[in-house]
Amino acid sequence: MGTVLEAAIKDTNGSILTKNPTVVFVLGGPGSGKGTQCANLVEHFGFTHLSAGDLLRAEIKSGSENGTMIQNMIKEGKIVPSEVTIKLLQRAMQENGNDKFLIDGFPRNEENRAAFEEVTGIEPTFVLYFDCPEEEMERRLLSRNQGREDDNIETIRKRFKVFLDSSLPVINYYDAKGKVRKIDAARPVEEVFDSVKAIFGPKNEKIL
Ligand SMILES: Nc1ncnc2c1ncn2[C@@H]1O[C@H](COP(=O)(O)OP(=O)(O)OP(=O)(O)O)[C@@H](O)[C@H]1O
Ligand SMILES: O=c1ccn([C@@H]2O[C@H](COP(=O)(O)O)[C@@H](O)[C@H]2O)c(=O)[nH]1
Ligand SMILES: [Mg+2]
Repeated sequence: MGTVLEAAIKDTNGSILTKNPTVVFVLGGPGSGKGTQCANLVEHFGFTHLSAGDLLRAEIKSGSENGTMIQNMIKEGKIVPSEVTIKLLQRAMQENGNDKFLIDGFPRNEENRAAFEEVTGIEPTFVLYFDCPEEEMERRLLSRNQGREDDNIETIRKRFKVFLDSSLPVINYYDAKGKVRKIDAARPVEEVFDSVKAIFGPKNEKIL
């Protein structure tokens, strides 16, 4: 029989910091509103928001040895190797101390998903999926104005393709396990958040 992995956040020596943390994966296409809605959830429900993309961008700025590789992958809309992203997520969880995390924009492919589960033993409580048409996501990304190197039409088209080819299968995997909570993300921010609140609200206190 295989070993059953304990779901836990561990320090670098392998000692357990937090057993069975609550983890919600927040997925959806580029520009579907993941970061916007996570900021609302942090305020209302006390989660810690970890955006994998933000962690990777911070790693570039830090001058890390992986910085140039990450920057090139992001410019091309490609998915950074799992071990790099997982290390950043683990470090952020270790340093934070909370036991409730929104992991935004990860896992992005099947290999990300399997590697995270294997390394941490953590399975998401559920997956919040922001469903939005490409035309609306494209409009939002082109007017985001945050100086992101990947918010140009050429890279945006590549990101859409990677989402369809590699990330949607992850959502389908969790859907088959009954874990996906799908939200119509094409509506105004407040309306989207009303639907999000209905998922995270009092009725769901037990699972959160
Ligand atoms: N419901 C909405 N209606 C209109 N604009 C929105 C909505 N939600 C977010 N936006 C805007 O769209 C842009 C993208 O939103 P956000 O950064 O939250 O998306 P994201 O899913 O995190 O994108 P990425 O995957 O590129 O990080 C932002 O400028 C944000 O203000
Ligand atoms: O798990 C991840 C998350 C992100 N990336 C790379 O970063 C960019 C931007 O991600 P956002 O979620 O839109 O901030 C993405 O296109 C990938 O290149 C990644 O490789 N792995
Ligand atoms: Mg984002």
